[in-house]
Amino acid sequence: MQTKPFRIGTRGSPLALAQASETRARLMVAFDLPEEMFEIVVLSTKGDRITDRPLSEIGGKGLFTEELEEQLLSGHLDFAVHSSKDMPTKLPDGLFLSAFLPREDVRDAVVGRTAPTLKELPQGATVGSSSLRRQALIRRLRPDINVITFRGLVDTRLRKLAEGEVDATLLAFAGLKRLGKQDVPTELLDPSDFPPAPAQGAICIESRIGDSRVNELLDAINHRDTFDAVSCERAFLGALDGSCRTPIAGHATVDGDAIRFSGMILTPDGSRWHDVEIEGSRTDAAILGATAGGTIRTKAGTDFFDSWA
Ligand SMILES: NCc1[nH]cc(CCC(=O)O)c1CC(=O)O
Repeated sequence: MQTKPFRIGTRGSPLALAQASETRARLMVAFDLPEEMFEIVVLSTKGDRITDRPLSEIGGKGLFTEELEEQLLSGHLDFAVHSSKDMPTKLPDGLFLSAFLPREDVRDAVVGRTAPTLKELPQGATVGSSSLRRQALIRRLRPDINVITFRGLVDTRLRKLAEGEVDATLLAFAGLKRLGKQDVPTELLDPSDFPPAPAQGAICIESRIGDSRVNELLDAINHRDTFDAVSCERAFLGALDGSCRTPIAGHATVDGDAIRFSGMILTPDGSRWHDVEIEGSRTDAAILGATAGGTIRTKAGTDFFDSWA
């Protein structure tokens, strides 16, 4: 083992820092290494700097990753820790997702001020969310709800809620848990009627292809169930690429040698949707996800994607 510390790249948000620390802690335990062997290097990304517009408007892909990936490719970082949900389906040449940590709870959480649950919110209530998927899923269940764009750090969103700007907001339960805010939600949404985003709740680690010193280290903390489930979900997303303004949900679960996937695409107003379910061997995780993507594309037809683009 080298004596120079490994350089771990991360964004500077409290959630990103928590994820980088968790990764470092797992490596320290796995290899019985002191904290000094891992240097956490904080970088600011475009997604961090532009906070007043929905991500889908700024351009979507790579907003939270570009700066980290440049530093990986130039050798200034050894690996980078990300929320898998924020990762583009195509990575730059030379980089790959080498490991996933055990997945957190995948569910979306409601933080309600004027009522605890989506169902009980008053007629015409205002809900803050800038995720296209959450907006569409809310409207699908409650067409009367007024959804407004709501971005920024978790604390900023909770402050806006407390100040009365909205009746409720939706956040990933995983993020809240990692920030020690597991008691904040007033409702946890069932994935069967409020399916999560592909890769929600999973931390991934990105590194250089062929960097065996680093990749052997990361392989020791890779969680295979999460790796396969997220690979399936990302392949589904990849098969639907080119329609990044489409609300997309997808969730895979691993059970022994089997993997089960459900996916959904919706119109932004939540008035129409298509879903798909597929099951198979987990060795085919990515193939199954891509197949599900093809199936749902065919089901929906091109006019579904064209109807609001
Ligand atoms: N782009 C924001 C983002 N990326 C990952 C998470 C939550 C943690 C996760 O899903 O792993 C969040 C915040 C949210 O959706 O509430």
